[in-house]
Amino acid sequence: MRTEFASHAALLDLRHVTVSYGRNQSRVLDDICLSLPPHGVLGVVGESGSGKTMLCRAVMGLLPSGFRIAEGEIRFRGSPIGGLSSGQFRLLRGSKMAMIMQNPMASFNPLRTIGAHMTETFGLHLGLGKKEAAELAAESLSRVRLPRPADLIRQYPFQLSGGMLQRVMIGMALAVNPDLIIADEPTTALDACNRKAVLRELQQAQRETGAAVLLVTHDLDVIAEMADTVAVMRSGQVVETAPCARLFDAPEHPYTRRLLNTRLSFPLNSDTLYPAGGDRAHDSVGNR
Ligand SMILES: Nc1ncnc2c1ncn2[C@@H]1O[C@H](COP(=O)(O)OP(=O)(O)OP(=O)(O)O)[C@@H](O)[C@H]1O
Repeated sequence: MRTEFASHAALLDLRHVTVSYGRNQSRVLDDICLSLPPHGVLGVVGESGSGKTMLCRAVMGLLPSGFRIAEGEIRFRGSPIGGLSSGQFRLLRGSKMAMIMQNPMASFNPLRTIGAHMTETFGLHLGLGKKEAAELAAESLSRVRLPRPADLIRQYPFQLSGGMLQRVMIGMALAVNPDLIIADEPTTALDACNRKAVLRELQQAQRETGAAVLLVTHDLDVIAEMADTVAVMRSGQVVETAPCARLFDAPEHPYTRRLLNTRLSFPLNSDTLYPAGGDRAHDSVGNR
């Protein structure tokens, strides 16, 4: 049995979403039903390759070529978004949805300064002129407690640490006041110190803006700290969805129990979940 949340008044609502690719139409997401209310934090966990990133990409309209939503519907703020053009998706992503991705360095053009990235985003999505956009850029960097914003704006991405770049991204996300922040492994590439700082900024951002957050992470401690609701994914399916405290206290699905037992803060994979050839057949998807 799969637990589904009531979808009325959801900000983001996935209804039986299946994503397939290739000639064989292999399913990377299979009949996903998830719902995220306004201001909520939905944590998504699961072993490597279980489909967490594909889920984020499907929501953002960024599925790689060859992949498509074969069945089901994704609704955002009450409207289906599956049929939006790439231009409409681009506008949505910069204004109502903001993204914080796993590898911050890859999200920035190495040839452009931090300030150029920020002013362009604010010009495009907030309609600000150059001067106002530059002021907002400095303000946004201060808001995420980055030191010396006036200097940072003139620097290039490679001059900042991964943690600082993640905080720049959170600052940019905050500035456009999105309804939804999609954070795909926002702390995975960072050292422990930066991880804490980024997590703190993300929490702060969520509280200040009231944005809902779709948070993908391997780090169960991060989930425990931030998520209201947790969805556990395995092999492209959601095997269990539950309020965070209940999931940690009384996991129902055997796979969730196994996942919680590992309580690891690095990528989960078959070796860590099934040590010494443990039998995965016992917790097949759908069984509890
Ligand atoms: N570009 C691609 N081409 C073909 N298959 C892909 C591609 N990207 C991902 N996949 C497959 O889609 C499935 C879901 O991958 P996805 O990246 O969503 O997993 P994940 O749970 O985010 O993993 P991780 O935790 O390692 O990031 C996997 O089987 C993966 O091999």
